[in-house]
Amino acid sequence: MRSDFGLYLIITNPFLPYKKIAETAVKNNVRYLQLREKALSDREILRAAGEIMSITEGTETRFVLNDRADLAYLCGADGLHLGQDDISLTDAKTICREKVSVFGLSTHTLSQVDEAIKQKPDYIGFGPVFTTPAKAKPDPVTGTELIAEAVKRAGDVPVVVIGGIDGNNLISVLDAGAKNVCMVRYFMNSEQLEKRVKETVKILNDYRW
Ligand SMILES: Cc1ncc(COP(=O)(O)OP(=O)(O)O)c(N)n1
Ligand SMILES: Cc1nc(C(=O)O)sc1CCOP(=O)(O)O
Ligand SMILES: [Mg+2]
Repeated sequence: MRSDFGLYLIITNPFLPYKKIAETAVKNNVRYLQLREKALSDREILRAAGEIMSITEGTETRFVLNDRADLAYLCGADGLHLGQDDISLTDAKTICREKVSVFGLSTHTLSQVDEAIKQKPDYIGFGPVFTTPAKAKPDPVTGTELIAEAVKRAGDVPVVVIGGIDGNNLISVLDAGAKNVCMVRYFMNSEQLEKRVKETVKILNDYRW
């Protein structure tokens, strides 16, 4: 059976400190908290990972590192997220499977969903659903129309939709069949992180699937 998790938080260039974000994630039972910092040095990433994991360790919130299997191994992250241009899932597992137990893959088309599922990830990302400036070279938008088919093709693997989602269009992606969502700027650019997380968790919990 598929184990959907609702909200997935990604930290990129946040307004609030890492520890505060991690505390908010733990307090609100957010299953996945990803560190995705493109402009930090490796040392800075490891330092940030340590700060976050000092809060998430022993809780239900899984700490996921983006892109870097080597750093995920070094810091003992719970998970690693890989995109189409990152190293393969097989290579990543060779590097870090002794310590890292959750592996996520990004997809941007239905054929990528099919290919990703063959690799047996723990979840997949699907997007960008809407236009977003938060990725250097975003793929073409999927729109909401492909969400239901992506979820169907993924079978038991949870699909987290991403890209241009915010408080105004959240319901449209849920109406389109999304069960798990990611909103980077909506949370990270705001002083009101906790309020927004609580509101979003409530919307996801109350939604009639
Ligand atoms: C949950 C989740 N979904 C998608 C992505 C994007 O990964 P990727 O395509 O490798 O792009 P970058 O995030 O590395 O810019 C993600 N990080 N997390
Ligand atoms: C990190 C990322 N991955 C995407 C994908 O399509 O896989 S879109 C994206 C950026 C999402 O940021 P925001 O919620 O602020 O639009
Ligand atoms: Mg990546």
